[in-house]
Amino acid sequence: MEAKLISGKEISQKIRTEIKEKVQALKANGVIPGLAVVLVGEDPASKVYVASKEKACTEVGMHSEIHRISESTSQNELIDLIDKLNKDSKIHGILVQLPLPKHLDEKEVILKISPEKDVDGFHPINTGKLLVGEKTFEACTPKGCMRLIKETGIEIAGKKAVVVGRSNIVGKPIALMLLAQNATVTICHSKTKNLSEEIKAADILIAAIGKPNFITAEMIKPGAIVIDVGINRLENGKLTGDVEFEGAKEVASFITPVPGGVGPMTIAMLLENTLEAAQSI
Ligand SMILES: Nc1nc2c(c(=O)[nH]1)N[C@@H](CN(C=O)c1ccc(C(=O)N[C@@H](CCC(=O)O)C(=O)O)cc1)CN2
Repeated sequence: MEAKLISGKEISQKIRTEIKEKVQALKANGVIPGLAVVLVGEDPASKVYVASKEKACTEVGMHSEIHRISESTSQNELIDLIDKLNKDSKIHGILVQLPLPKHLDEKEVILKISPEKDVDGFHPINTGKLLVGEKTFEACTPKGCMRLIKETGIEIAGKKAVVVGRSNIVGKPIALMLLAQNATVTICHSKTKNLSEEIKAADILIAAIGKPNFITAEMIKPGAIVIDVGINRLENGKLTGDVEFEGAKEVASFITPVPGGVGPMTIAMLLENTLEAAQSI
């Protein structure tokens, strides 16, 4: 039987409508949630994502500021801007669009964002809280993946979850989130032996490798939930995930598409985190 599609596009739209109502309620109490996005340089994909974030904020009635700064900005200039935003009472959430140009130290920049305004959930204080199971800002992409899994109605506890990819932004945090829901979690990476066997054991498969169509139908356990985090642009301009969708949908029970799966959830979760930041003042 063909897998059911988990549409991030539809689910994120529902979430955005709910957020819009909550923003209105907050505004009635005199608080306008505000997000500042810092974009350094001219990376074309980053420009598109930042524009989507601005549009999403405006649509739900949030205050949004985009700080577009030159590719040649120094580390100190960038940190000065973050200091200013940390002190700005109109701003409840700050994010620095990644990746940064090579000459900038990403880790130091993230450390300078006030943890209370770190709506990306990348600050070590917030990732540390996630590790020990304290409430915190959770990184938007893995948080969005968890919401998509929840939409299937399938119980996570006791399932074998396999995360392919160990990035700080997706692989590691989603492994912790799945563990917090009592899944048995395996993280696979470039040095994993018998990768195909590990993947085949997954009841819940998270593909976050960054390699187009890397995971094919025969690698997937029949009935698995497949969450494809990959967003790969092919030479023909088309977007594709890390999972070979057409084959995988014949084997999985639920599957996310690319585009229209995890991507739109990243933006919805950013709005949710910004709303929470504003609600907590
Ligand atoms: N500071 C951050 N930087 C980056 C993050 C992040 O969460 N915080 N994540 C990614 C990029 N990203 C958001 O910033 C992002 C990626 C993709 C999408 C999305 O909606 N994708 C669409 C397709 C869009 C297209 O046509 O290119 C989809 O999948 O349907 C939203 C946000 C790296 N940087």
